[in-house]
Amino acid sequence: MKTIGIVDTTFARFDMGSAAVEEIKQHVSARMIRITVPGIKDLPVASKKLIEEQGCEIVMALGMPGAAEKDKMCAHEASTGIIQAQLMTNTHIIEVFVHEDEGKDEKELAFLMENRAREHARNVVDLLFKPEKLVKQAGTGQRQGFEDVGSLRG
Ligand SMILES: Cc1nc2c(=O)[nH]c(=O)nc-2n(C[C@H](O)[C@H](O)[C@H](O)CO)c1C
Repeated sequence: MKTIGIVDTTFARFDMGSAAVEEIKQHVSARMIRITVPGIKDLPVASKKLIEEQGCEIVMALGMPGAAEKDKMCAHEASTGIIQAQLMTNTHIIEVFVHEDEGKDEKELAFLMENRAREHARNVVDLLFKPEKLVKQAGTGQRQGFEDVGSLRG
């Protein structure tokens, strides 16, 4: 059985980890290992440990950068760490960030956090179990959370 790692944060204002776990369960039977860390800068090492110590074949790293300038800096640092962890382990870590200022109000933010977590969970399922499905979607302007923007070829 394949193993998927899920790491999320207490800083986020929506339980993105649960949404991802629920979505994956609807599509495949996989072992899931879930960890929650305080914030996004803690995601890289938690993801790396899930891969190296718990045998996860792919990891979802979910978090919410805040709206302040220092949070955006934090998000950039966290992203860089996640990329580094992917290269060190040769394993996908799908970063699922929703910036707090992406939603025009709290309702839209919650909608976005749930939908992006769920849509990326489906990407994770496809990457691990049916990568050919993603090849079929190449260049189709997929977006996670809000509406897809579509292909330039119509
Ligand atoms: C400034 C800051 N901003 C965020 C943020 O926007 N989102 C988030 O999830 N976490 C933030 N943190 C916390 C750090 O990511 C980390 O949890 C602490 O520095 C402890 O390692 C910090 C310190």
